[in-house]
Amino acid sequence: MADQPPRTARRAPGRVRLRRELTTEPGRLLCALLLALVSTAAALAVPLLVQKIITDFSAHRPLGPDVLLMCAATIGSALTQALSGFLLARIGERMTYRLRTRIMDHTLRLPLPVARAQGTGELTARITSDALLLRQAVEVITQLPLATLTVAATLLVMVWIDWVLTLVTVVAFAVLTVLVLLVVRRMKANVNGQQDAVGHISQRFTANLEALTTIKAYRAEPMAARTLAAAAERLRAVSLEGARLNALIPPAVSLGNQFAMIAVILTGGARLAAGSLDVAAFAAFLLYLLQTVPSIGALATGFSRLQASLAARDRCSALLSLAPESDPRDTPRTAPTPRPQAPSVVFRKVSYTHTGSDDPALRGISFTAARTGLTAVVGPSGAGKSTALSLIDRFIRPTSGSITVLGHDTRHWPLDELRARIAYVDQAFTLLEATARENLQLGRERHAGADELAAALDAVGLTDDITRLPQGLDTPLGRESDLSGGQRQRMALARALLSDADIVLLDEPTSQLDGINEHRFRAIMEDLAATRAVIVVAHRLSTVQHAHHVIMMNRGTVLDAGNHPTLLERCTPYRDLVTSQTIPPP
Ligand SMILES: Nc1ncnc2c1ncn2[C@@H]1O[C@H](COP(=O)(O)OP(=O)(O)OP(=O)(O)O)[C@@H](O)[C@H]1O
Repeated sequence: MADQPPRTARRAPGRVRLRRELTTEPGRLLCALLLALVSTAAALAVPLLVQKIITDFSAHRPLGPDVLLMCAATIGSALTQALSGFLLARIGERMTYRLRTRIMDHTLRLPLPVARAQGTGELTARITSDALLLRQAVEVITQLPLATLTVAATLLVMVWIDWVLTLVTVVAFAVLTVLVLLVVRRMKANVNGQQDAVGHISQRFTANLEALTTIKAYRAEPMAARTLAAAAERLRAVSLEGARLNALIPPAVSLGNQFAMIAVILTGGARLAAGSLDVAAFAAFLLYLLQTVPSIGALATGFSRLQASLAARDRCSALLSLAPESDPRDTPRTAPTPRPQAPSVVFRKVSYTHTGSDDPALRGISFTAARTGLTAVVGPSGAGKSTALSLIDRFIRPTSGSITVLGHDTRHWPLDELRARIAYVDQAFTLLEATARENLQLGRERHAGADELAAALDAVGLTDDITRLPQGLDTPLGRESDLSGGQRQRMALARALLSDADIVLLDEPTSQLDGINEHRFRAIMEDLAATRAVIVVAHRLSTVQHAHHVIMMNRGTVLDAGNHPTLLERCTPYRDLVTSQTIPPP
């Protein structure tokens, strides 16, 4: 299986194909349809049996068997309807599960800038409200043909009873159809608007929750509440328009039905008086007419619900059509072997402009980081240091130029393989909502033994902190139990220590460490740098003094590179940066 594409090399799943989704369980679907058909047929038999009972009653014939048959048909219809409904619900739930997992899986594989541009709330709306709207397509898509079949079958029986009354009924229903179609046409645009507004409010709400500390600290609750209320107002207005359209459907259906009823009663009355229609047939006809009412209603609401499902399908399709970050069309299938003598990372004339920005964050930068040892990237805020680090892990791709990792262009590495070679500690020292043990072992192919975990925790000085957690290493982190900023930072370092990566990227790793831990951190870096390449972005120059190689950046360019003493001597901006720090030059 060596020529199989790697796990992350996959194309965008593409459009949601409702028909294919609905027919993934053909046996169960057929069973549900057959049961629904039996239920409909049993319900259709009831008026005919009533007609027969009335005729037998008038002729003083025994009623027993027909009454029993009528009871059996009524109960059988109800039971088969319930069973069919359950089977359809099961199909619907499975379809929703598949869609949700596909959407979540695809979202996790989107390029970072694309996922960020979509927004957390918007993306969440796809697996919540949109998935629910899509789920109702299962009922609708079976409800529509069944309702059509019921109406058609009923009309046929009605023709058989009396074709004149049937003609009157069809004309009345035609009026109803025109009314309903007029409403349904406007439905889809409205549902799209509603779902956009749902996405917008989720997005706003999530963003505000993420910034809750800042909101509270600056007493910005009223301002945040106002922006949220504006989003809620937008949703209210568009939902109200939808409710207005929806509210038109039942009266349209009832108007059409009443129109049919009046027309049939008048025509039937006249034909009864003329003797061209008997009472039993007229009663049966009226029962059939009454029986079509729910089916006609189901047809009308079914069409409007279908519009909602189609709108949700389009929104999910749009997300699923976004290209994943690792596309088989531009991702190699086999991992290259690292070149033994090659540097860990080489940037050659690399430029990068963030999406939506006109100003390049990197302007043709070139630098080399050795295969082992500590490389520090320094420079004022906004120099492009984090952007450079993101390019190494291929979170983003250069606009021009090339980046080589372990002797091979990053484009020639399958993404999984590339990232397996790199440990990345971000500025937020992110921990997943998982246990401390799982957090420590993130990205490892094999589980770390107890000794390895203990050694890593000891190295970063976290042994006591983790022991104090309610369930030690097995404490779930993120909600009730959490760690301080500095502890998180050290967890992220322990994770890097435990990884098998050849390259360790650290973005501002000392910002939340106290003096003791900062000292400990330098020891860890030296330890790591003995066998691996450590590339560290740092504002604190206490770290940088011990680096083997320092890259000085400013405004998206590399101003100079060399060791600390050399740069101190020849690079004025570097000297200024050093003298602005509390750490004195050696
Ligand atoms: N997602 C983004 N979209 C648009 N522009 C961005 C984005 N991220 C960064 N930038 C811009 O790119 C430039 C480089 O940013 P970068 O974060 O790489 O700088 P830095 O040197 O790491 O800064 P700091 O030390 O403050 O973290 C900045 O001008 C910044 O405004």
